[in-house]
Amino acid sequence: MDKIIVRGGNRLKGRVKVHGAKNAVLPIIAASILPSRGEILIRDVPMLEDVKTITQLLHRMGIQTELDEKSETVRIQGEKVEQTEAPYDLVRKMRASFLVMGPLLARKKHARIPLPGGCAIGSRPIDQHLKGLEAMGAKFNIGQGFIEGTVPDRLRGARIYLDVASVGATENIMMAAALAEGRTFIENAACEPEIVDLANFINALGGQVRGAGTDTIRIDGKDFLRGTDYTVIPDRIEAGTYMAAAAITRGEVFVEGAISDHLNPVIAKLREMGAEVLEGENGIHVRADRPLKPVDVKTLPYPGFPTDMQSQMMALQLVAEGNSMMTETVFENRFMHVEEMKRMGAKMKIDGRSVLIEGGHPLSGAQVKATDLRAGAALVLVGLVAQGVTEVTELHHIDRGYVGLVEKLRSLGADIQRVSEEAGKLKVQHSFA
Ligand SMILES: CC(=O)N[C@H]1[C@@H](OP(=O)(O)OP(=O)(O)OC[C@H]2O[C@@H](n3ccc(=O)[nH]c3=O)[C@H](O)[C@@H]2O)O[C@H](CO)[C@@H](O)[C@@H]1O
Ligand SMILES: C=C(OP(=O)(O)O)C(=O)O
Repeated sequence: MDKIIVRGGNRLKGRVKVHGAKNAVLPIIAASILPSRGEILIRDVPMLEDVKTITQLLHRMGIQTELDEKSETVRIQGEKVEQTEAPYDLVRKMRASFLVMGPLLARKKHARIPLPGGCAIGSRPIDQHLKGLEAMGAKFNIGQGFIEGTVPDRLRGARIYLDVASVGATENIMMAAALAEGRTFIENAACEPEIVDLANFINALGGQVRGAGTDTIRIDGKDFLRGTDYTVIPDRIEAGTYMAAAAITRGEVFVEGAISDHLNPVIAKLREMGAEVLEGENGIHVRADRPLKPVDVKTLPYPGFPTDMQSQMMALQLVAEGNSMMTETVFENRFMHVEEMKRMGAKMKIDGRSVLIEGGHPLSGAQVKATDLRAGAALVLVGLVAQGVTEVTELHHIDRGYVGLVEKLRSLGADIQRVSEEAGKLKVQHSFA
């Protein structure tokens, strides 16, 4: 069993570079099913477990894929798609697998995908994905744990209003519409930067998507799409996590590659807490040399405060001098880390969708487990300031979303290592140069 061992107390100082965005690259790889001509080269691909899983998924469909860890690229050649059924062993690892539904229906008129189950942060329904694809002419059948979609003729453009501005539903519909006949409008669409990145990618394939980043997206379907060379945007959540690491340790860190336009709510909250945040062209500089002030935070769809930064922000609220409130409005069950944080001395009380956080109490190292990917990162953040040693387990969650978390934090001066326990012996790992 792997674990991260962190000894609290070091101020972080230096420069850290963010990788490409997980939540942008996953739909981009799914959209790579769409083109029937030419090769796709995707650059700045973070070599995460999720990326490996979705690439394998395409590979199992008979699509040529080549993932090169060294150059951080993925090459995809989808002239032939031989298989339209997604295997359970891959889909169960990652909810984003459902993003292949739209592209498969558009390209092959058929897809059979295991139903994505509930997960650590909530039930995560797919009704809005299905509603949009049905409006375009797809038919769905559910049975034996699978959802099977068929398109009798060809998908056709439609006007689709989403009841919730779902990121995944917007992406699935946008991808399907790119090869549909005619024009599609997605209203109440999600506006996240990853949606804009996917739209830019589809346009680079020869598609026609307009309005991404606003709540109405217009897609004119094409008869075919072709390959391209595309670079993924930097990961705003990874960037935000290192900004939080700087602030919590009262350190000074330049987060290279972070785009401040994507991080406005996080920057605003860090400033309210008293941290100094300088927005540069090539990144964001964070310095905190005074005790942090308490703040209230509510997660919302973009451009609101991101739910994927909720637990990391709670780590900061724990060290602030006074009471703060965190309200989660996006997912109904994203407070699993609260119990783990309490094991480190945190004083927190869940009240429905909010948590009252009494900041400023002493925190002490403990054995804790990552309950989801961001929760894992948040526990590491608390470990950076807790007295003594913290051990974080269930690292498969963290590996879904952070490339070289331990190595990057260590390069900033953290006393942290990752070890694997084999036959009772601890072995230090060096996974990232
Ligand atoms: C791979 C990826 O990009 N994951 C991100 C994506 O997840 P994901 O795309 O799964 O999140 P959604 O935006 O779809 O979910 C937002 C809310 O909409 C609800 N909903 C969603 C779909 C649906 O058909 N019906 C429905 O009711 C969900 O239960 C949730 O309450 O956006 C989330 C919200 O920013 C992020 O936390 C995830 O990191
Ligand atoms: C919840 C997240 O991802 P996913 O949607 O892939 O579970 C996340 O990135 O924090």
